[in-house]
Formats: sequence, structure tokens, C-alpha cells
Amino acid sequence: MSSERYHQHFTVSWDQLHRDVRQLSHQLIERDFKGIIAIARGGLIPAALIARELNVRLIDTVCIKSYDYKDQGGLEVLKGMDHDGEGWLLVDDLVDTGKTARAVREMLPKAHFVTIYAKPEGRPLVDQYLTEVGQNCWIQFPWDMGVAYVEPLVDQVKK
Ligand SMILES: O=P(O)(O)OC[C@H]1O[C@H](OP(=O)(O)OP(=O)(O)O)[C@H](O)[C@@H]1O
Ligand SMILES: Nc1nc2[nH]cnc2c(=O)[nH]1
Ligand SMILES: [Mg+2]
Repeated sequence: MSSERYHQHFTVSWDQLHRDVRQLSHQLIERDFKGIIAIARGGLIPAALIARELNVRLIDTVCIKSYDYKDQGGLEVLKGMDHDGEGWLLVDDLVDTGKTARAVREMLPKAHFVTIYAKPEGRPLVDQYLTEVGQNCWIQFPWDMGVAYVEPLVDQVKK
């Protein structure tokens, strides 16, 4: 699938991400998990923040690659898991088409699967998410961005 499907951007700052992950963590407080499985790489930072809030120390990963920036390619599973996920919390940053989620669900059918952000196509595949964004929206995470100088408006316009 090509990057042309994305017509809008939803930019998430570190502060916003931290607030969102804390809010999702709140919704998970009554549950007891054996540990957390992060879907690397996008799930790593949310998983670390959730682990801190829920005081979970046992963390594992499944490693999957699906996209090269905005271009979706074939799914590559670099590291799987040797159990069915029972009692584990499974964390990813987002679900988009649901291709990654579907593969991980097959691998870990009994895990409780959460993402911070969810788009409509992938939403039915997760057990819980915090915020829904449009299917045509590209979520820009703080780890993919940097702070850059912006020219004053007069220079941009009058040049
Ligand atoms: O629902 P889908 O259409 O499958 O897309 C969602 C997946 O895409 C991104 O991962 P990506 O493959 O870009 O790798 P990364 O986590 O290393 O950034 C994101 O972190 C999700 O895991
Ligand atoms: N950063 C980022 N990665 C993705 N992978 C699939 N969809 C997205 C998205 O909206 N943002
Ligand atoms: Mg990912």
C-alpha cells in the first residue's frame, strides 16, 4: 500500500504521548499482568511507560517490520514468541490497516492487546485503545521528528 492514502498528519509531541499513555495506563490499573510484550519498535516506548505506571518489571518483545516510512511492504517477523500470551499485556503504538495486529494476534491469541492510537480498519483487532484517528491520517511520533529553525513569516512571504 502506498503513502498516497495519507492526506493529513496528526503530530504527537513527547508531552502528548506521555499524557495519552498515562491515561491508557489508568484504564489498565485493575488488571494483573504477568508481564508486558512490546511490538518493536513502535510499541517499545509506550510499553516502557506503561510498565512504569503499572510497576511491571518483566518485559519481552516481538519484532515485526511492516513499513518503510509511509510505504507498507510485506510483513517481516524477526522475533516471535513461544507461548500464547495468556496473562500478558501486548502493546503497540498504533493500529492502522491491522496487518501487524492480525499477525501478532495469531501468535499471541490470549494476550490483552492495547494500542495508544487506532485507525478504523485496525480498531476491531485490539482489545483497547485510547484515541481514534482517521484512516487517511499519518501519525507523526516524536521519535521521528526534530526541532528545526523556522524563518520569520515576513522572510518566507516577501522573499
Ligand atoms: O496496522 P498496520 O497497517 O500493520 O500498521 C501498524 C504498524 O506499523 C508501524 O510499525 P512499522 O512496521 O512501521 O515498524 P516500527 O514499529 O519499527 O516503526 C506501527 O508501529 C505498527 O506496528
Ligand atoms: N509513524 C507511523 N507509523 C505508521 N505505521 C502505520 N501507520 C502509521 C502512522 O500513521 N504513523
Ligand atoms: Mg510497529
